[in-house]
Amino acid sequence: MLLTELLKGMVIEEIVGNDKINIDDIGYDSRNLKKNSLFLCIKGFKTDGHLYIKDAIRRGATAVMVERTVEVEGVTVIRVKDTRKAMAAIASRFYGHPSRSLNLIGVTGTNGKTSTTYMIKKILETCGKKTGLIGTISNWIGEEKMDASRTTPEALDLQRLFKNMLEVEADSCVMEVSSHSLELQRVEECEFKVGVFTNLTPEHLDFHKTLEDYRNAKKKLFYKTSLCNVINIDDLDGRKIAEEMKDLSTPLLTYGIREQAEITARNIVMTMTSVSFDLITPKYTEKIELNIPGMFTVYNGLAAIAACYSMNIDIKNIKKGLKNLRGVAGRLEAVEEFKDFAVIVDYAHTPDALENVLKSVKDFTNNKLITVFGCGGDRDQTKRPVMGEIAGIYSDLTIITSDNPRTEDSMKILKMIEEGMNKTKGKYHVIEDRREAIVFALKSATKGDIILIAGKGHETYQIIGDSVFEFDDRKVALEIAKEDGII
Ligand SMILES: CC(=O)N[C@H]1[C@@H](OP(=O)(O)OP(=O)(O)OC[C@H]2O[C@@H](n3ccc(=O)[nH]c3=O)[C@H](O)[C@@H]2O)O[C@H](CO)[C@@H](O)[C@@H]1O[C@H](C)C(=O)N[C@@H](C)C(=O)N[C@H](CCC(=O)O)C(=O)O
Ligand SMILES: Nc1ncnc2c1ncn2[C@@H]1O[C@H](COP(=O)(O)OP(=O)(O)OP(=O)(O)O)[C@@H](O)[C@H]1O
Ligand SMILES: N[C@H](CCC[C@H](N)C(=O)O)C(=O)O
Ligand SMILES: [Mg+2]
Repeated sequence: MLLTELLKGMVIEEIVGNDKINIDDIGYDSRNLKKNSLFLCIKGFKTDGHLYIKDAIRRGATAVMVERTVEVEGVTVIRVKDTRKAMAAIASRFYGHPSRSLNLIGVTGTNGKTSTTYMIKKILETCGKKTGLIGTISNWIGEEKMDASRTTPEALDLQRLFKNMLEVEADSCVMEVSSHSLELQRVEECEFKVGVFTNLTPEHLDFHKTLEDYRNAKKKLFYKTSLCNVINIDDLDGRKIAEEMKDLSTPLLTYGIREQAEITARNIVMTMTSVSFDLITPKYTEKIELNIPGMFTVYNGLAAIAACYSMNIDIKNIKKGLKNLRGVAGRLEAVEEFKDFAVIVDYAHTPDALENVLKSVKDFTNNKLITVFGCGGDRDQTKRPVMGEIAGIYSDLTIITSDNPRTEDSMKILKMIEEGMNKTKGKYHVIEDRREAIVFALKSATKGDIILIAGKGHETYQIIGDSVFEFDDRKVALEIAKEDGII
């Protein structure tokens, strides 16, 4: 594509050099640029893309987009005010504005995004609609599963994924929209049909600084939608957002159980492996069954139902899709092989998620509830003592251990969790090594117990320092049990 074509309509501060050149590719990382490409220099949190212009030129960049004046020769230099924002516009144009041709559904909120997106995908597929998915566990283009390194990819990668979805004739895409992505303009050029809000509780305060900032970031999604905004009004922030959305031209659809919502559930029945309820909507009442446990599954189910209802999906397909979904990896996932006691792996990594999952699991514990968990390093520190306190309140025994310590001293993280734990009468041990912590939990378990291993869910690695080691809670629990003759 001609560079002039790519830049059409953009506010450019200065162009130095030839703008009639052909651009074959675009990139924001000098380490993987192709020939005849445009390199977008992003000022980051760790380093600054402007420092890698020479590297970029050596690898094939013939144009660079910058935010500040730079001294370079032999390439076209385009200066704009904000390269992150420009990246979203350029990426969308480069790939032919793919989000316009997709039925795009965005799900935001602190907890439940991944779970809700899988439910929506299953319902849409039940209707015969080819559906892409973008989120924490993996990205899906049709039947092809691809690794995901973040919940919501950079604008460039995101637009490329949409384009790839259209190439396999996908009709819809359901994606998680993280607060980081809304703040860092990754979804700037996405044209959403439906936006879903699950809930908001403290998280990512390292990045957003205040809850108000965090809420405002999430809220941005609902100004980018055209068909419907689906909001959980049992959530206090959801209620506030719904109030603010009332005057928007995009219709609002509310869901909830406690409040007077348009989409609601009554007669909720929960078992160790499932939930069922009577769904009440303005048009019909139907019985819904899901083979996933937990009260939060009712909420995620209502969110998915409301999103599909707003798209006029037939209730038969909604029911069938939800009934056929076999759980989501690492979300209340039972390690099946255990007989005397249950071992459950869950991705709860926020105070609210941990409290919800512990409450749900406690209802089904015939004996002790043993919790193994930690908190990630280089992330929000305020949640650590709060999660310690929650674990202490609901568990009969807690093993505080490492999550992904990243570059932090893991013992320092565990100490912060312990501070909260010590506010309770909870019995606990601190075992830094996660494998050893799981060994201890398994050895402490007796008939009727439940062991909840929380925080890492589907993750198949552990990040210690800058190194990534293989580690999968589900596999590790099984390995230990086999070694010790437990199963
Ligand atoms: C806080 C945050 O989101 N950071 C993201 C951001 O990093 P950054 O802006 O600090 O980038 P940087 O590392 O300083 O580098 C600046 C620029 O120089 C470039 N560079 C760097 C080195 C080099 O040799 N050549 C080069 O060109 C980089 O590609 C980048 O464009 O841009 C980088 C490049 O796209 C991302 O990799 C990085 O995500 C990091 C890995 C991250 O951990 N992000 C997490 C916090 C995140 O985004 N999480 C959310 C929410 C999760 C949830 O709740 O579900 C998510 O959506 O995943
Ligand atoms: N609606 C909900 N409300 C509260 N907690 C929930 C809800 N849904 C799921 N959880 C808990 O949160 C954990 C993470 O769920 P899920 O992966 O669906 O959320 P997410 O919003 O995608 O998280 P992330 O921010 O990491 O992408 C689950 O393992 C469960 O413990
Ligand atoms: N999406 C979350 C995942 C946290 C998972 C936990 N295992 C950790 O590493 O902190 C984040 O990026 O903060
Ligand atoms: Mg997620």
